[in-house]
Amino acid sequence: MSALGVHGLTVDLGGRTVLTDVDLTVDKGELVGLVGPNGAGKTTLLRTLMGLLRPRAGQVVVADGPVRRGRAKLGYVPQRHEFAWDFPISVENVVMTGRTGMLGLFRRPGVTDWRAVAEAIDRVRMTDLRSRPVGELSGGQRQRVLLARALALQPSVLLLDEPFTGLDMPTQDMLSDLLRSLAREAHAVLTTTHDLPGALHTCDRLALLNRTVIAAGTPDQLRDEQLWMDTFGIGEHSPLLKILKAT
Ligand SMILES: Nc1ncnc2c1ncn2[C@@H]1O[C@H](COP(=O)(O)OP(=O)(O)OP(=O)(O)O)[C@@H](O)[C@H]1O
Repeated sequence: MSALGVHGLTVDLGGRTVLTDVDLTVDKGELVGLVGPNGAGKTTLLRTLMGLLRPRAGQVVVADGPVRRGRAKLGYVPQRHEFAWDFPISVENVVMTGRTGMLGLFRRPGVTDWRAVAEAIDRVRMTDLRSRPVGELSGGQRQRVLLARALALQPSVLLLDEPFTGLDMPTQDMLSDLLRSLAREAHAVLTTTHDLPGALHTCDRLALLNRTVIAAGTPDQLRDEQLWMDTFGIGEHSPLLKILKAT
């Protein structure tokens, strides 16, 4: 049983078909990288999984049930620039907003909520900074706050949109380690990324997306250069293929 299954998903935006017949699964314990060129539909796919966009056709299945029943099991980490960092709010209050959707309008956070928030902050190693206003944090620290915000919901599936963008190498490595260990702790993790060497090195499987899934498999199963040429629309002399050979 897959933790997340996408079957025949087709999505239209602004009168154009952006995703066609997308099939993808992510199993419990797996870290899957979603890679493709700009405009391939990676963010659209994540937003559709989260129910922010309605597909024209297809199905999303979470833990063997329809997504509308399983959405509470999905934790979403948006791109960093989508968050209002200049709002005067502390790390732990931002992480609590990951749970406020569950609380309802009139219930104040209780002991269980604050415990889940503290565990999530601890999991991303931000406990020392929990009272710090988020506007004072570095890019890597902000990325960890957004991850903790998703973890506060105690999801079984984590969806991350370009978490590595703009991070230096040591911070990227730290985040890769964190995502790998979250997968090993029984989460199913799907992350978009433009960092191909990082994805080849870190992910259990990759899905090559360009409006549809062109191929999916372990990095070793995706050695065929033609798959990458088709996905990225590149020629045989592209530096991207050199990266692939060198990895
Ligand atoms: N609100 C919208 N209305 C119409 N078209 C949209 C909308 N949002 C995105 N698109 C189009 O959908 C396509 C897929 O966009 P999407 O942002 O999902 O790609 P992406 O793979 O995440 O790209 P990137 O790597 O640049 O972030 C693009 O052609 C984009 O122009």
